[in-house]
Amino acid sequence: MYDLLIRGGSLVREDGIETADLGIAEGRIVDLAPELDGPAREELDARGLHVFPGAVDIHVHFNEPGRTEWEGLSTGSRALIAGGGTTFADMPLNSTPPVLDRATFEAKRQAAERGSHADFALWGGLTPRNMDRLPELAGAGAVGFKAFMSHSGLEEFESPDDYTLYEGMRLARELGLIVALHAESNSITQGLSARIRSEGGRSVRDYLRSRPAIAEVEAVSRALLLAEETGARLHLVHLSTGRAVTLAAEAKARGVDVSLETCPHYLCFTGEDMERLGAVLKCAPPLRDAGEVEALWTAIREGRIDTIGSDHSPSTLDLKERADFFEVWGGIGGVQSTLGVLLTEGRARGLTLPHIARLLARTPAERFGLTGKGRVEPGFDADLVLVDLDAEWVHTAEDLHTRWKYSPYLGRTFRGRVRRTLLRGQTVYADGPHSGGTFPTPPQGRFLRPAAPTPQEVTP
Ligand SMILES: NC(=O)N[C@H]1NC(=O)NC1=O
Ligand SMILES: [Zn+2]
Ligand SMILES: [Zn+2]
Repeated sequence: MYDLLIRGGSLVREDGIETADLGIAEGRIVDLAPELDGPAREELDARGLHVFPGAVDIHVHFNEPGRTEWEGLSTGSRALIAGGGTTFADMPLNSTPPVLDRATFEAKRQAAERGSHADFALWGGLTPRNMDRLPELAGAGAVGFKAFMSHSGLEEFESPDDYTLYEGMRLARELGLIVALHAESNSITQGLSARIRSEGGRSVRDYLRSRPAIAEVEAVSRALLLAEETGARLHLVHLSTGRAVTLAAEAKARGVDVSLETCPHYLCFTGEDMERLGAVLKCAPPLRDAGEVEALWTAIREGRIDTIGSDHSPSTLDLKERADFFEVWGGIGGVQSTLGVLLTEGRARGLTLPHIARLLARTPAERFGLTGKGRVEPGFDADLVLVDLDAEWVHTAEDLHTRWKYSPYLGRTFRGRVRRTLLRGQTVYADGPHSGGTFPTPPQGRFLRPAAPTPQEVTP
């Protein structure tokens, strides 16, 4: 007896698309075959729809507790699910207090167990203040340690200097956990910002000049050296330049344990768009030119980029409405759009559906030890997204489930629409005119503790 039988969907599997039935029991996929007999408590007709593994967004800022007015675990996870995600990993900032020890970790875990509609893992922070707390964060179940090589934008989350980063990586290696880095040079970005501001620079163009590509390239090369030296597992978040990707891919080829992430906004928008649209597109590293956008797409197509995270990091409107662009909060509202961007822009550039599923689900799940997530296969959690690939739609504010109804993707035409999202076999989102009301109460999200890396992932 299955709890659920999903009939006739086009399953997005590693080797291609296969039309088959899925038998689900106790939250897991237990059978997959061209035709299953049942019986089942419930059946779902998925003919004409593609069945993707639920996306695993390893990079979000839902900001709870402490800055729930910017976003929250409930609103953020609803948006994730409406966009085809089923698991996220929340960054240790901009929630406040930031997650720097066991107590702050447990506080966020409790908030997420109450409020999250998706399964979740949690990052701990690596700052000069909490080096002695990394072991207890690992014990509490942190998915890894996040550090900023440039100013984080928040006083309470300080960036480590090279010494702290070196020691932090050595410790993370001992603990078996990944270090995720925001890689921009503090000294280059701070130095340029100070000079440009002293000359009266306040515009979008001035902001872009204050964070040039070399700031990323230099920090990435330093991070790779430190990872190579310490043997730490490294995850480079939000890479924005082809040069940084090349450096990291070369390091990986010679054995450095590094994974590469980029974000949808670096694949959709340029610095000129930032000048045109303003605050809704402010982010760090900043948007680049059209050449960099295509360099990132090429790197994705050629398999040099491992994962795509949203880096969803919105704020209240007043922090977005500043005349001085340097004072505008930097962070994009994009958690709901990642799959849509890949299905639209990625497919237009020749990405296959299995490749999209790998970037958004399988690879992040495997890299971060989220066992049972990320694949449409027997034995895996029934975290599934039913997509109508032919549906064309224009994104409006009414579609958004985020706390603030702004997004740089509003007005854009997407191809491929999420019709239904299942978390461990339960429908947690259904598309429709009243889709705002379909989220289950209480929220179903569960905490995920990372599994230890498999032997072949452990560097000697
Ligand atoms: N603190 C925070 O969320 N910062 C993020 N925002 C952004 O644009 N880049 C980031 O690193
Ligand atoms: Zn960052
Ligand atoms: Zn971030």
